[in-house]
Parts: sequence; C-alpha cells; structure tokens
Amino acid sequence: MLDDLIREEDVAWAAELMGLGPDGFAPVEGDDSRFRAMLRLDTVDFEACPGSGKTTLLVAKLAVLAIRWAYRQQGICVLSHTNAARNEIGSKLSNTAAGIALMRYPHFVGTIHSFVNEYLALPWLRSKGVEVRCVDTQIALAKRWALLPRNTRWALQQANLTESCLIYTQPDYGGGATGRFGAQTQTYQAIVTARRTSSEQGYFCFDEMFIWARELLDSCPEATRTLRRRYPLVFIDEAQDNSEAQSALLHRIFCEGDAPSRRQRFGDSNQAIYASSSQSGATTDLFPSGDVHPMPRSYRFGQDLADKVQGLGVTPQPLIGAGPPDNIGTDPKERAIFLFDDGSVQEVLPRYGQHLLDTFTAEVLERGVFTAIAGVHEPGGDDNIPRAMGHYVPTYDPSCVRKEASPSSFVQYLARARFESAAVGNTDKLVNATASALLAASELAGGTHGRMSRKSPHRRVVEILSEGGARASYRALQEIVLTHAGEISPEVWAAQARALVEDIVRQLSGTAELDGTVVAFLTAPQAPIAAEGEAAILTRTDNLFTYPADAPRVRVRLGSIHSVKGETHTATLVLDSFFHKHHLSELKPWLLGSKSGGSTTTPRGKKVLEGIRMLGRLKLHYVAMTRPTHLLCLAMRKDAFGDGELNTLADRGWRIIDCCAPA
Ligand SMILES: Nc1ncnc2c1ncn2[C@@H]1O[C@H](COP(=O)(O)OP(=O)(O)OP(=O)(O)O)[C@@H](O)[C@H]1O
Repeated sequence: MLDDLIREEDVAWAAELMGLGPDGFAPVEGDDSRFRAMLRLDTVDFEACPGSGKTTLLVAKLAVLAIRWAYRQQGICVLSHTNAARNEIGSKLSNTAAGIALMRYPHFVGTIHSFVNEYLALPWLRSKGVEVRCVDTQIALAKRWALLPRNTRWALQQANLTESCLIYTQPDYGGGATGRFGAQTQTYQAIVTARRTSSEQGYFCFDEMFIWARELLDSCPEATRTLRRRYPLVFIDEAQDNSEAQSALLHRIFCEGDAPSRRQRFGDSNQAIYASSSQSGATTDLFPSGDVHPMPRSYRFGQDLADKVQGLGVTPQPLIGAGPPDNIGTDPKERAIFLFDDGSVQEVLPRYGQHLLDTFTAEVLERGVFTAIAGVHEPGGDDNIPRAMGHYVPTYDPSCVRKEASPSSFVQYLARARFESAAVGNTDKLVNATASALLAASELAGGTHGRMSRKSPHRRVVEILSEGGARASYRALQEIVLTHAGEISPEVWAAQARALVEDIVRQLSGTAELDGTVVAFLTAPQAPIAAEGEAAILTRTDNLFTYPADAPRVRVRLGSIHSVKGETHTATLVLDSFFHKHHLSELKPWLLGSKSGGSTTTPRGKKVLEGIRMLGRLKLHYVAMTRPTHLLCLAMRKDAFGDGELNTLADRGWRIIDCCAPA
C-alpha cells in the first residue's frame, strides 16, 4: 500500500517547498544519495553527517506523503527524542496545508515519551483505575517525600539519599536507588508505600511511564498488532540518542516478529550523546543497523571545517563540506582559538564578542545566531579552572537551558521562556511559561487539578480560575510579565508580582496556606551580580551574553553542548571544561592532527578503541564543533600547549588569540 506514495516527479517539488530550489535533492557530482533517500519507503537507517539535512529530508518526505495519504484510520507516526526536535518538525510542516494535516488524526508527530504515554502508559493506568494527574519528576518526588514518615526522611538524609530514591523501576513500585536500605528494611517499605500512594493519586516521574507501557505489552500482546495496523509507517528522528529503554520498547512495538511496520530512522552515531554520564546508548536494535543509507554532504559548513572536524568522529565519515548556505551573505571565516589562564578566563567571552564584531558586518551580527557552549555547564568545585561555564561567566544559570527537565522555580520558568523566545521571538512562550509555573506551584501546594491536558497551560489556568476571583490577578500578573519581557526585578517581584502569584496559586490549589516547598519555588529573582574587577561580565539570568555591555551589538547565547544538539549557528565558541580531565586539552592530538577517529591500529594491525570516557569526549565535541556555518572558535588554557604546538595549530589554519595578553 505504501510503495508508490513518493514518486520521482515529487522530489523537485518537495525540495522547492523546503526552500532549497528544485535541485535541492538532485544528484550532485555523481552523488544521488539524497534523491534516492527521498524515494525510499522501505525499512532503512539514514546514517548521515552533521548538517547533511536529515531533518530537512524527513520533513520533505512527510510533505509529499501528506498529500498522497488516503487512509482515514491509519496514519504516519513521526517520533523524535526531544521536544525541540518535535517542534522543529512541527513548525516546518506547518508551512503547507497538507503538512498541517499531518499534525492531526490519524497521524502522530511527537516525542517518544509522549507516544508511549498516549498509546500505552496512560490507557493502561486508566484501565487499572488510576487517573494520571501529572507526569513531572520534581512534583511527583516532592509529593512522595511529603508522604514519608518524619523518621524515614531523617534516615534517608543520614544515608545521603535524596528524593530521587523515590523513583521506582518495577511495576510493584520496587527497585530504584535505595542505597543501603534493602527490601527487608522498614525504611524501604516506607519508600515503597510513598511511591505507591503518590502513583495511585496520579503523580508519576517521567521515566516511570515506560514501566507501565511495558506492563501493558506484557499483559495485552495484541496491542502491538493494533499499533502496527494503526501506524504502518514510522519515522524516528535523532535515532542515535535513543536510550536502551526507548529503543527496546519501540522495537517491540513496531518491529519484532511478524508483520512489522516500515520504519525509517535518521541519525548520526558519531553524535550520540546522552543527558547524563550514567546513561548509555541502546543495545537492542542498534542504530544504524541492517540496511544503512549514507549521505556524505554537509550543507551546513564548507570543506575547510569539514576537514578539521572529521577526525573527531569516532568513526570518521567521508565529510563533504557543501556549505555554508549563503542566506546571510558572507563567506566562511578563519577558525580561532582563544588562549587564557586563571586570571584571564573571564576575558574569553568579551574577546569573543569583540572578535565577532571585527569579523562580521552589522547586518550579519543582527541576523546571525551566535553561541558559546561548554561540555560541562553545571558548576562544580572552584579548582581545575575552567571546570564549567560558570568559570567563564559567573552569572550563568545552568537550569535555564535544561530543555527536558522542568524548571525548579517560578523565576526559572520565566528565564527559560526568555531564552527560548530569544530564538523564536514571540510572547506566547512567556504567557504559557507563566501559566505552567503557576500550575506547578499549585501542584506543589496540594492542588489536584492535574496537568495532563492537550490544552495550553494558559487556557487551563483561565478555565480553572473563576471569573471575578483570581482571574483578575492572573491578568494583572501576565501584564507585568509581558511589560517586563519576562525579566522581573526583585523590586517588581516584591511590590507587585509575588502577591498576585500567591493569590492565584491559592485559588488554583484550593490551599490557604502555602508551605515551605511552594515558598521555595516562589523565591524572589536575584539582581544580576557583576564579578569583581576589570574582567566583570554581566549576563542576565537568561544566559544571553551581550557585547559591548553598554551598547550591545551582538548577543551570544550560552549553553551546554547538549542543549544545542541539532542546531545550526553562524558562529560557535566551544569552551574547554572539566570532567575527570579538561575535555579539549585531552582532545589536543585530534586538534593537532596526530590522531583521527575513536581507535588506533597497532603496528601488528590490531584495532584498539579509545577508552569509554575519551569516546564520550569525542562525540560531545564533534557535536559542538559541527554546529557553525561560518566560524568555529575554541577556548583553551594557554598552558595546555607545549613547544611548537601553537605553531602546528597556526599551520593548520587556526588563528591564535591570546587573552592573557592585553587586547
Ligand atoms: N539538500 C540541501 N541543499 C541545501 N541545503 C540544505 C539541504 N538539506 C539541508 N540543507 C540545509 O543544511 C542545514 C542543516 O540541515 P539539517 O538541520 O536538516 O541537518 P541535520 O542533518 O539534521 O543536522 P545535525 O546532524 O547536525 O542534526 C540547514 O540550514 C538546511 O536548510
């Protein structure tokens, strides 16, 4: 039924639609990989280099399929790993009427988590009589902690266990990281009781939904048949990032055994990086495997950058640099390395800002995307400078860029929305972030309205608040948020916002007294602090570094490498950071060109893989260094380099900028 849905004559139309011109997917210099990729509808893995247009290709295929899809009860299932990727696909599809149809029944476009919730975990829990109110790890854990007897809490604290010991891994509420408290202990029993009670009340942690999804499949094996009939064609974006739990579950739903769905995965195994060092990739249904369709051309950057970053791929791919795109009308720029020492680490960002001003025209500075990213962005000890982003920019707030976890305070909800709307430029994010923060505060205060809804958070709040009551406070609060573009000063918070927020949270939750957890969630915003001395850098809590500070001409978005996966920037500065060792210093042999790839071959011809930590380091920095279209910069300690090494770098086309010396 599916074979004829994308025809040769559709390819030029789809390329045009994606803004690539009619020849966007046409064969180039004998390479017809993209043209063939467009036509294929069999089960295949598209393993392709950074910037090769995987997401673009996926959306182009979907646009054609949307027009030809004639089935009313069966749909296309498009799964991504993150909300950011889902939103990217959604916004690209929304450019055509047929694309918009794909966002509705009978199709599904969403994250793997939302698919698992909607089709498996939620219906299963409902069938067991549980109404799911909220899937939010922070809220579920706060509820569970509050359910524990006081002496259990004390015992857990004494054993250095945090709330996360209340996450379970089995359908009997057992498992999880309970430290020295084995199943026979009273403390363990209290933990299990709190887990069970809060789950029965409808509060779940994010990853627990997979437990219930698996239980459904165990109990009702016919569910897979139904899902395969419903979704004969499945696309998975960012497939390299799937965890074992996700991969195994998807394989079981769509592939294992008879009559599998057709499944196409898009990804790049060299870019497989995970949210935490304890996570690892899938072992079931490895990506890529089986029929692999490579696409070697990167449309993001040119050949010079391709040649310099290629070696950082664990399995170096033949990288053809067919970029950069000429959408901002400038040529690729000379790569640069900023060198610093303990005393000048905070000079790096201003020097980068100045370098951008010297390199790009005012128009490019206005239209381009400029970032500075570090492998480690959570603060640690004050030694081993540079340990994390905070050593370069003391006011950096890591919670603002954690895309998947929920913010942990009202102010952080707003900060994240400011950060996100800096990229998109709409107020909708601020309005909904305010509403989400109020709903989260209300849940913490004991509200039981639940957050599982297809409606926007703003609509939910308006519906719950009665007219004449706190709805007026809600309107006034939204007006304050919008007037201040989400950046509420401590003064405005104290004088106006706080009372409104408390009034709304009381009405949403039906609780007169707001306890300690809610009070902590509603802590006042901090005034921006400037670091001491000449190297003072002032960023706002939204992690935008503006330069020059007094009359900004460029905005640099700060973040972790994880937070920029899949993104395209005009210029990217990759800052060194520390995890067991300094990342970039450890990668020096790759920068100097003496090593390439994730393995070496011994004189006897034996292939020896780099250690696990080094492989992680390579992948992380391969993602980082393949983001820019026009300018790649690095920042490293000056004393990381020995005799002659800086000359080697200069010979390899790196411009050296020494921040230890006055500008
Ligand atoms: N066929 C093409 N011709 C010209 N430009 C293209 C083509 N395909 C994609 N592009 C452009 O290349 C850039 C990268 O595309 P995209 O983000 O889809 O790549 P990706 O493979 O998903 O990247 P990553 O692996 O880093 O996530 C975008 O600016 C896109 O518009």
